Amino acid sequence: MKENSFLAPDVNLQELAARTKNYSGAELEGVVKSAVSFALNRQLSMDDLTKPVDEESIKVTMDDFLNALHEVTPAFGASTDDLERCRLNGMMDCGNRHKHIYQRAMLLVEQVKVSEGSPLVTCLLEGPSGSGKTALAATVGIDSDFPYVKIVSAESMIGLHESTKCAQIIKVFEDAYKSPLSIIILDDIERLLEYVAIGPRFSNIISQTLLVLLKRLPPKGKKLLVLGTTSEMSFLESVGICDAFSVPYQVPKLKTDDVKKVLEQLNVFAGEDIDAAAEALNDMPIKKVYMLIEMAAQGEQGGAAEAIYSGKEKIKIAHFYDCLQDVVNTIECPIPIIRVDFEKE
Ligand SMILES: Nc1ncnc2c1ncn2[C@@H]1O[C@H](COP(=O)(O)OP(=O)(O)OP(=O)(O)O)[C@@H](O)[C@H]1O
Repeated sequence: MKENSFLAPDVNLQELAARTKNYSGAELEGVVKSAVSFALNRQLSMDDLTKPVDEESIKVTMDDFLNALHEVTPAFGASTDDLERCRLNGMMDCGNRHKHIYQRAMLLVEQVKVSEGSPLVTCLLEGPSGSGKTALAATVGIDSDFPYVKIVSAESMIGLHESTKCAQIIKVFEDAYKSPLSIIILDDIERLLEYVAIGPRFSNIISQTLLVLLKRLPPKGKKLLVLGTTSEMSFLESVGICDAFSVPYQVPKLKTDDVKKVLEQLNVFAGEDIDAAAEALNDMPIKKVYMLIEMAAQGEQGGAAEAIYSGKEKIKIAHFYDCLQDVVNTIECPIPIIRVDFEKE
């Protein structure tokens, strides 16, 4: 393409090569074809589709290739886009307890990589909802640089029948067995098991499948790290899945010191307000901290977010307390339960 001058000067082949790690030959062909169709599309006039296309002026640009990479993803390799979606806010320093779990998980990555005696290592991250378990697991997956990292989550299997879900989970493990080093993240295991507290109910088929897969050793020469996340530890204990994981870590809510670190990094409060805001956010999961900051950053009249995130303005502490009050009130006032007395009727 370069020799025939179909490539725009901004196409950086080195960068494309780096971004197409784990693509097979057929998938690379797909990327090129898709990039060409993006370039061709630019030449078409939607007002007059019969207008001839000037073939000589078609140039495939770097943007076309980047769009094509979004369309054609490799069957193998780390699904980096899926993993990055689990940490849309990036990864902030959330204090020593979070850092400790990350370091321990990275040690497990190292163990899987070098130790001949541990072809299968399983680790469970448990903790309250929104405490950052998925983001942590995704970060370990990205930082491991393993050739195969996949996340199995209920959201990617929504509406599917139990047996189809099982087949998909088995497929992810079978694919992992083909790669020398793999990580599988089983996100929100209770959701994968269709757990409902009322009843309680769950899918026995998926539970049995996971139990077998969590104990099955990969073929010779292949190594696998399974990272599970859950906020329903007692349920997992009762179905025996908890025991199938060799190392459990508890991902905690943030304490005042941890929140202070996050607020300092966000730089949205005036220096003298940080301590008070951190104190008010004590014992909250990171997800709720972010949500509150986002709410407060809109300002009383709305539209203040840009100025606040660019550092031109700071969040007013009084408005922040108002937002906090709203959220705390919602949590503390449960939906009223209306009792219907049938006997009286
Ligand atoms: N260290 C971090 N820095 C910045 N944002 C974070 C961090 N950890 C988590 N988050 C953000 O907090 C939110 C909740 O995180 P996450 O989904 O990982 O929690 P969770 O414990 O898995 O929750 P659930 O149990 O409900 O699935 C996400 O939007 C994520 O991007």
